Amino acid sequence: MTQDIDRLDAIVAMAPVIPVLLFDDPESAVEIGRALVRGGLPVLEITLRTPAALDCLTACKAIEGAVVGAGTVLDIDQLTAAVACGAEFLVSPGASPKLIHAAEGSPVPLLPGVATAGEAMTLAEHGYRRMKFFPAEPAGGAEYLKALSSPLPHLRFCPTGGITLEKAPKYLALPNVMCVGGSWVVPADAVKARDWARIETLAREAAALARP
Ligand SMILES: O=C[C@H](O)COP(=O)(O)O
Ligand SMILES: CC(=O)C(=O)O
Repeated sequence: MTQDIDRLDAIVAMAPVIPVLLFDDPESAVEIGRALVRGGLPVLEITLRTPAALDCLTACKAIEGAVVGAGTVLDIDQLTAAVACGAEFLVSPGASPKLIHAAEGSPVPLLPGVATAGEAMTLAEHGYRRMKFFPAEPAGGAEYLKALSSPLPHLRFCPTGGITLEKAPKYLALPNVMCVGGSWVVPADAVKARDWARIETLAREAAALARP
């Protein structure tokens, strides 16, 4: 189907930050997911970058209050597998013609990545109105994204890539930003130490950011 904008808007309205997650095992994935939900970040983007990612996605579906999606969806096989595991949304770092074609048959919405006005216009021709701006900081940051809002006012973005608690407000203040994504709320050292309380604290700080 064409992008289900109402469904995506309902998901991103749940929190100002979508944690971008790399999970190695389902048990710690559930602990981290629970800490994020407790801290006020219920929308979880589990990237398909690890061998255990789909098992982790399946396990996290059991977390009360969580809305679990798949990130780094690069092709039709990953899209199909993520949907079969119960992903409620899909995210990609960019958009290839084959992925866009595959998403037309998907029962859950895709948030595709763009880094330029031309890429955004191509996706808009396919009915997309919600996109990831990736990689946000290296691609030009908030100033760049702000510049896109004049010629492309009908498009809204979730910038991701290099964003921190300190950098998030300048994105969230833009008219064409609906939320931000980032991995800063789940630092590798906290995961290694199984410090779920720290992850909950980081989530709470992120959840308190002013809504766009
Ligand atoms: O690949 C990067 C993810 O999209 C998140 O980026 P980040 O680790 O800079 O927050
Ligand atoms: C970076 C990103 O958007 C993804 O991995 O899906």
